[in-house]
Amino acid sequence: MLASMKAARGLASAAGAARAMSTKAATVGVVGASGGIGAPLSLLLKQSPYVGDLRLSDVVSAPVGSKGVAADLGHIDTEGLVTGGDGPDAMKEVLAGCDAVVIPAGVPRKPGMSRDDLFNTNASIVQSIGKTIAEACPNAFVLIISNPVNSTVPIMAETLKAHGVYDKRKVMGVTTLDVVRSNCFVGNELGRSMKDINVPVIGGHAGITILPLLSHIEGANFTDEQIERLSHRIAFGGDEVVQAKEGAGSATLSMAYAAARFTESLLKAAAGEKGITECAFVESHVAEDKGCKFFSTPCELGPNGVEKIGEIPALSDFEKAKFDEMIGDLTKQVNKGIDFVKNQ
Ligand SMILES: NC(=O)C1=CN([C@@H]2O[C@H](COP(=O)(O)OP(=O)(O)OC[C@H]3O[C@@H](n4cnc5c(N)ncnc54)[C@H](O)[C@@H]3O)[C@@H](O)[C@H]2O)C=CC1
Ligand SMILES: O=C([O-])CC(=O)C(=O)O
Repeated sequence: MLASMKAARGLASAAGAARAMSTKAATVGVVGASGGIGAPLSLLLKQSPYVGDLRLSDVVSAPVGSKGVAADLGHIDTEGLVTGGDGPDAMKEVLAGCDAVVIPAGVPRKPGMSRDDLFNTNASIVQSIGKTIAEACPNAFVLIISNPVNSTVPIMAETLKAHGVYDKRKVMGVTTLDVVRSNCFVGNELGRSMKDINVPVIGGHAGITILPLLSHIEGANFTDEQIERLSHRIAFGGDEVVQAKEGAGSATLSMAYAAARFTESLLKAAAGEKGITECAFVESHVAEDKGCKFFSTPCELGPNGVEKIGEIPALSDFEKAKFDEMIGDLTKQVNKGIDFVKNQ
């Protein structure tokens, strides 16, 4: 199902047209490609052997549009095309035939704001991108970074549903930064290599809805104080960066790294590699009994996207209490996204 390299179709082509390509290399769109996350994410994807045709899109062409980012990346001596087109009218052409679309489009937080405070601006941005995807590449995997993820993923799902092209296995909220942060903070705490740590993080992607399962780290005998402190730091890690950037935005480079990891995992699995699991915020049965239709657990990835949604792993008493504390909030944020589309 992955597309092979395509011609540049009149968009700004910055790569040689006749490079030898793996037929497995996918066509991947980045929407919001000239932004704080979009540009470094595009740089990382340009280096991936799983990406053969990188398509960059943004609404604005200033200060540097996605056409400019594409021209710049096109001078890198890794295989693969990279093209870009700016403005909402170009988006459909840029995304036509994409196998996967990664979306870091929309506004980021400033100090004092919650992710939910972004809803009023980003909800319609994600909905409009969803409409374009439904027309341009209805079979694509859709990877959503734009906040508030707890609501924008349901918005994307409802939008694609309204266009008759929704496949729940293919729409994923990217929560990998929570896992990456957990691995980093826990590795530092334990003085262990982060390569050997992969903390499952369940729930959603906002404050208390981010629930790292520190009880699942082998060989870590954390004290209650460590569990409380690390769990809080992971759940509110985004705020640390927002405050340090003093009004100039939120995490961009660590997010680009995390999104590149998730995208590559998905493309590997789509290309047939087995045993690839990542946490992702998806339509899920696991918390349906609480009324919550979307949830993040470790998911097994495969040719169709999420092949198997992992159950909620065994929880410690601390984690159970945290789950009970957050599930109502998460359900509200999910329903807010669903209702945004349904009530129009
Ligand atoms: N899921 C996660 O873990 C994380 C999510 N985020 C979220 O990612 C989003 C982007 O963050 P940054 O890159 O820092 O913001 P940014 O403002 O630097 O870049 C956003 C880009 O999106 C573009 N854009 C806006 N509306 C668009 C539309 N309708 N179509 C296409 N492009 C559009 C803008 O022109 C801009 O270039 C924010 O909502 C932020 O909260 C940020 C960090 C982590
Ligand atoms: O904190 C924010 O607004 C950006 C984000 O989602 C994160 O860094 O986890």
